[in-house]
Amino acid sequence: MLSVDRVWVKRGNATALEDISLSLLPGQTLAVIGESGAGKSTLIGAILGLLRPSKGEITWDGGPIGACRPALVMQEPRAAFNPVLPLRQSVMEPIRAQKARVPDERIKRLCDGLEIPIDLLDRRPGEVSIGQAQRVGILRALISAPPLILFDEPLSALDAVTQKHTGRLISDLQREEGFAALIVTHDLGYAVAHADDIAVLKSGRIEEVAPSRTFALSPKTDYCRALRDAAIALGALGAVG
Ligand SMILES: Nc1ncnc2c1ncn2[C@@H]1O[C@H](COP(=O)(O)OP(=O)(O)OP(=O)(O)O)[C@@H](O)[C@H]1O
Repeated sequence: MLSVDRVWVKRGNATALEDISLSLLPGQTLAVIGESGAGKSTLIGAILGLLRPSKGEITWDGGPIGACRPALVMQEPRAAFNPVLPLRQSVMEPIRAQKARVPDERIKRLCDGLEIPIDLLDRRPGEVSIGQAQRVGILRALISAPPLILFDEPLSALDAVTQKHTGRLISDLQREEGFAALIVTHDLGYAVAHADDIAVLKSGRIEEVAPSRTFALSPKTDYCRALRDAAIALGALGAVG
């Protein structure tokens, strides 16, 4: 289990995260929502071990978070890969780094699940669509079977239809593979459809954490009500109620 326990993180002289506590169980999805500057990237950086909390601690199953080697799916899919290498080499990099082996069968099954034709991996990042690159980014995160995957606005570069489709693929693979997923998103509709819990960050603090359906039906603070109402007005929350 991921445990973020009373964590404070400074960036420069300012406090970017203030007394954040969150938990996330294997197989579950936590969506983190917040406006620009709320601290979402800082939270991801702290969980990845790139930013050190000034107070509090982040653990996996009670031990150091680094031991679970969380994987990251970045927002800009094509920028996430070395532009001159075939995608296959970038995908296999985490495996090489861990000196591990992945059976061809697993690669094929993941490619099938993510609807990636195997020969697509012979191309360079500039030779595939954004949606394809995003799915290959998810493949790279999944390939070494990490127990925790962090998705930093994974669908924002995709059109609405591809977003929906890729969101469903992630949920299906999560059911099969059992990883815990923390997804940073601006899209409350996506969070309600795919996440078990929603955490709203505002100015470095947690505004509210709740099961996603409870959040959609009855947000507790004015800020969260405004977020929910805006999503309804955009038609992003049509199915709730
Ligand atoms: N390298 C840095 N040095 C100093 N302050 C920083 C640095 N990076 C971010 N900050 C500040 O930390 C706070 C949180 O920023 P963060 O990038 O985590 O927000 P965010 O929610 O991810 O925003 P966005 O949605 O725009 O990516 C902001 O006030 C930001 O200005």
